[in-house]
Amino acid sequence: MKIALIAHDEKKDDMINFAISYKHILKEHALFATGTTGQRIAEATGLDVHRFNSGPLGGDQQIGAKISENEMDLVIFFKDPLTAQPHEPDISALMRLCDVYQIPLVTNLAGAEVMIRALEAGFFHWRDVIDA
Ligand SMILES: O=C(CO)COP(=O)(O)O
Repeated sequence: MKIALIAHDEKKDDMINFAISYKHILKEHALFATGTTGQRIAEATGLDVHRFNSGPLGGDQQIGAKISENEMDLVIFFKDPLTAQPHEPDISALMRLCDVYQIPLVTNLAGAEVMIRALEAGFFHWRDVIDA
C-alpha cells in the first residue's frame, strides 16, 4: 500500500513515536510524507520515505494530487487542532480529496493506532481491487 504520513509541528513527536512503534508494519509499504515529517521519520527509523515539499510549501497539495491519480491508499495525518496553519486551504483540500476518492484518512494518533492494525490484518485488500 502507498501510505502518506503527515504531522503538524506540535504532533511530530507523536508521529515519530508512531513510526518507531509500527516500523515493522510500515516497512512493508511505500511511504510518502510532507517534507519535514518525512525527514524526521527517516532519521528516527531508517525507513525509506519519499518526501514531498514541506506542507506550507505545497506538500499537502502534492499528496492530494497523488490521491486524485489513485496513487495513495491511506493518509495518516496528525493534525494540530490548536494552532492556526497558514496553509489551511491546502489541508482542507487534501482532506476533501480523501472524501472524493474514498481514501481512508485518520487525523490523530488514536485513529492511526486502529488503522495500522487494520492494515496489518489485511483490511486494505479492497484497495488492490481498485488499483488493478
Ligand atoms: O504542514 C504540514 C501538513 O499540513 C506538514 O508539513 P511538514 O511535514 O513539512 O512539516
